[in-house]
Amino acid sequence: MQSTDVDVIVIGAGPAGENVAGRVVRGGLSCAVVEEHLAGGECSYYACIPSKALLRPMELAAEVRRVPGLELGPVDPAAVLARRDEAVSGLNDGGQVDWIEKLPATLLRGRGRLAGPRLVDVTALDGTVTRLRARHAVVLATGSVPVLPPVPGLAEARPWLSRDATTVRRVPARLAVLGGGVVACEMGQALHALGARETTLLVRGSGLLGRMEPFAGDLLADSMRAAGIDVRLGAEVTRVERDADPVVVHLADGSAIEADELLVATGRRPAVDDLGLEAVGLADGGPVRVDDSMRVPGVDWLYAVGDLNGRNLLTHMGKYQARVCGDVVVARAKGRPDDLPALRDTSDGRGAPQVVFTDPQVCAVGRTEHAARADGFDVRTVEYDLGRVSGAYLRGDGYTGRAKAVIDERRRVLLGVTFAGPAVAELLHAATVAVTAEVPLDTLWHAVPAFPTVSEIWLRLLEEYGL
Ligand SMILES: Cc1cc2nc3c(=O)[nH]c(=O)nc-3n(C[C@H](O)[C@H](O)[C@H](O)COP(=O)(O)OP(=O)(O)OC[C@H]3O[C@@H](n4cnc5c(N)ncnc54)[C@H](O)[C@@H]3O)c2cc1C
Ligand SMILES: NC(=O)c1ccc[n+]([C@@H]2O[C@H](COP(=O)([O-])OP(=O)(O)OC[C@H]3O[C@@H](n4cnc5c(N)ncnc54)[C@H](O)[C@@H]3O)[C@@H](O)[C@H]2O)c1
Repeated sequence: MQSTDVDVIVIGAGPAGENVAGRVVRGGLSCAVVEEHLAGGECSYYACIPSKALLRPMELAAEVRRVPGLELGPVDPAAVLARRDEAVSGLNDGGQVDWIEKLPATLLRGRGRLAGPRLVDVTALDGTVTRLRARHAVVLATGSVPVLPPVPGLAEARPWLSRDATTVRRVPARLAVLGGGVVACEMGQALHALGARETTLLVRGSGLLGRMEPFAGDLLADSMRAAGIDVRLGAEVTRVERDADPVVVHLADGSAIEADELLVATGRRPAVDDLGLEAVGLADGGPVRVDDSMRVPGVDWLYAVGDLNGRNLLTHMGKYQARVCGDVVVARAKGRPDDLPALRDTSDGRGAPQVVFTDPQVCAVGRTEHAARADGFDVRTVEYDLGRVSGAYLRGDGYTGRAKAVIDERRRVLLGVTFAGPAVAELLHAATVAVTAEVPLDTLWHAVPAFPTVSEIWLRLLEEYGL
């Protein structure tokens, strides 16, 4: 068997893996990246990019409807799908391959598998196996795959998973969606706006976006219902049938829903199948747990970044972990201090920033009230109606939204902030800075928001607090 030595091997060229390669090469190490499908990963071709391309027309149409004097024509699904195709480069990864090769790093097409300490076997499409040996580190960045719940008949009913929704060519007229999380809400709304006239969301829990502040899910459910989406909370699917078309979804209350397609969006699990974890003494199954330097405890040459480690299933957090990991690997390889503040992941545990690109948008950073209380903080919260902020009112008639800040009363700093409303995504980074830097509220008071912007919400929240 051919064998090649290299400083660092990265398995998986998604956003996390690519960024590890970028950092280790910048630090003077050689790197081989192993990718079995498309360089750029789930995010570039099947997840973040196409979903946001599909959602943008819906967002813009909602904005236009709120401003008198503008004419809104009918949505042209073919043009929207064409722009989506352009955004994913027609599923061609040439640009990302160029980027990797220019680092320079070596890209190996094939499936990577741990074969022993510092050893990775790469099986190419034609079955040829190449053995790689890492002088310093192996970094696992294989991402995650969707979960299919064990509902009788579901697997046989050929349900759609997130990739089917983001690569859609023909929008089904009747769409059922199982789940009430981020994928269900984003893709349910996007497909409804593109022509899925009968869209039904089947949500097991008592609200949408269960990990966020409940008011955000409530506002989103109101908006979906106003747009004609049937949002069913507390819905338990007992059985799914599909002999030919349509698919029939049976619920515990005895009712049934007919749909042309059923999208299942019930979470994701780490992509650990056949990764060879057992070859290095690790249990095969759950997320690959890491310490804050992204190293797998007990295996000093092995690291895991991105969705695979289960910390936060978000592109920007995977890339952040990749920067930490790459720099740690370089520091350790060169015998430099590896415990500087920039070389530790301190952001994942605090509540990662996240934007849900629905109408209204929902975004949050840090702890929810529930999480802050569970963590034992002396919590006080303040809330404010975003529609009462002049900058929001000027964006359009009937602007509806809300903001909530969670405060550590003992230290008078922000623990978390949530916004729900049209175009709130760009408010999030200010919140992220305030939460991350633990800016005292008395200092934040002097960060004066410009008039008339939606950012005046900061002033209103602080006034509500009593400043
Ligand atoms: C519909 C949808 C929308 C999303 N939207 C957003 C969003 O707006 N913002 C956001 O922050 N996050 C979003 N996410 C989450 C985001 O896509 C992931 O967090 C991100 O892609 C994780 O990056 P990663 O590099 O860890 O893994 P991935 O992007 O999954 O990349 C892993 C790569 O590893 C390769 N691979 C796997 N196993 C092997 C192997 N054994 N050998 C070789 N190669 C292998 C895969 O082919 C893949 O290219 C979304 C997810 C979904 C499903
Ligand atoms: N804009 C973004 O940042 C964005 C967009 C899409 C996806 N993502 C990431 O992708 C990940 C996966 O998204 P997702 O929506 O699949 O997962 P999720 O964890 O956000 O939501 C899963 C949903 O499925 C429900 N569910 C779970 N098991 C079920 C079952 N057996 N029966 C019925 N319902 C069940 C849950 O109650 C929840 O409502 C998320 O963690 C998210 O971080 C991010």
